[in-house]
Amino acid sequence: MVDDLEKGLEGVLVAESELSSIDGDAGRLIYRGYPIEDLARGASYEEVLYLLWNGHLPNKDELDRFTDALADERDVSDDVLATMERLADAGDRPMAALRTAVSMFSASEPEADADPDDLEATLRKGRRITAKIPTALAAFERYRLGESPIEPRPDLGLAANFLYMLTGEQPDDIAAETFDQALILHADHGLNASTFTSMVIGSTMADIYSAVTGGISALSGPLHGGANQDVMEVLIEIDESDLDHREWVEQATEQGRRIPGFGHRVYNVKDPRAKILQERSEELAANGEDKWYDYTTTIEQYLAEEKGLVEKGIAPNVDFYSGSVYYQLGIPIDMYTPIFAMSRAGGWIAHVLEYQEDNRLIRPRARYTGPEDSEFVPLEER
Ligand SMILES: CC(=O)SCCNC(=O)CCNC(=O)[C@H](O)C(C)(C)COP(=O)(O)OP(=O)(O)OC[C@H]1O[C@@H](n2cnc3c(N)ncnc32)[C@H](O)[C@@H]1OP(=O)(O)O
Ligand SMILES: O=C([O-])CC(=O)C(=O)O
Repeated sequence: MVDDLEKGLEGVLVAESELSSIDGDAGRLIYRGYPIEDLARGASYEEVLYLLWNGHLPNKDELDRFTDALADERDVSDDVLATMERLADAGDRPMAALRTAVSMFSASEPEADADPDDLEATLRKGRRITAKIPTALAAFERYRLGESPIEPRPDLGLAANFLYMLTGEQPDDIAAETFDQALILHADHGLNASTFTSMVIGSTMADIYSAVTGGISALSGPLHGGANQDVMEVLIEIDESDLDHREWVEQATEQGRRIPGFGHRVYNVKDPRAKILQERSEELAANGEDKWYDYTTTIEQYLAEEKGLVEKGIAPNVDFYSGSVYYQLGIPIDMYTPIFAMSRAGGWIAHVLEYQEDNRLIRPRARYTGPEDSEFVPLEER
């Protein structure tokens, strides 16, 4: 038994994985050996899902069959739609609605009785979850706008179809490609908090619906996926402030505010995904409003130069530039974290399956620091 206490499990090895690897000093991320830059520029989200779930990049035939199989599973039940409507009417948040939707998907699972050890069945269930998440999320947004949900279009890829179901309009190529790229960038990232949560659930041989629901719950927090929404809220706060954006960031840091989208447990340098998203944000700014790009680059420059955060290893993470990209694509701010979940579900499912191939219940210990010899006193005598 090891008695060293590693708070937050920092640096603790708990599993082997072939899925993704991060070099936090070099700012390098690979999925199954492929640099994230190559996948983001050359592949589609469906290809990346196939890679994560099947171990190799698909050829054309494999990709066509996989894409069709995913598109065939996009419909969600009337019960899920009715629940999305009720939650939208009640003013619930889309991340909470998504958590509920994924939990409900299991009610219409055709292989619900499959043996927990049947990992092929688990993969098919995972494919159904991944296909249905965009439909449930888009339906929630439509209900919130007082509109009817839009049926998925099987001829569109997962990214373009989501934007179509959100707005009712087929996205242009720039929007579809940018969004697809964002999904690729968020698909997997080692044993981050939400992936580890899914793995802990999967290690009990609970079903994949439970594992993905748990992943969504862990991702929702502001220290994890919730930061992308917080970044955009900060940018809007800057925009509405009487202060110039440089003055705003000076004042915020003087007040000791932590800027969301900065810092990472693994990276000591700028996240490679932030670099790609920054390029997208700059391109969108060149064809639209440039103030969001200006605000983000000013914050980054100020924190690096004046506060010396870069020397301390605190640099922009994936959440820092994604917010302004989604904003420029016209996506509502509280959908950013659910979109992260839409993509990361692929990684959660891949990790659960990989772990279950050689499963061992995950069960760490806490160092007990409470009293040893408390004397029990009956209720009526206390
Ligand atoms: C998809 C993702 O999950 S990426 C992360 C998304 N989350 C955010 O962007 C929220 C803002 N960032 C943070 O809160 C943190 O950087 C985390 C939670 C991501 C990582 O935290 P940890 O590895 O636990 O580091 P911890 O919170 O202990 O911070 C270490 C040091 O860096 C500082 N620091 C960390 N993040 C920031 C930040 N955003 N701004 C200013 N200082 C920071 C801390 O104050 C601390 O300094 P100290 O040692 O002088 O006290
Ligand atoms: O890896 C982490 O700790 C956070 C995460 O999920 C990511 O950066 O994508």
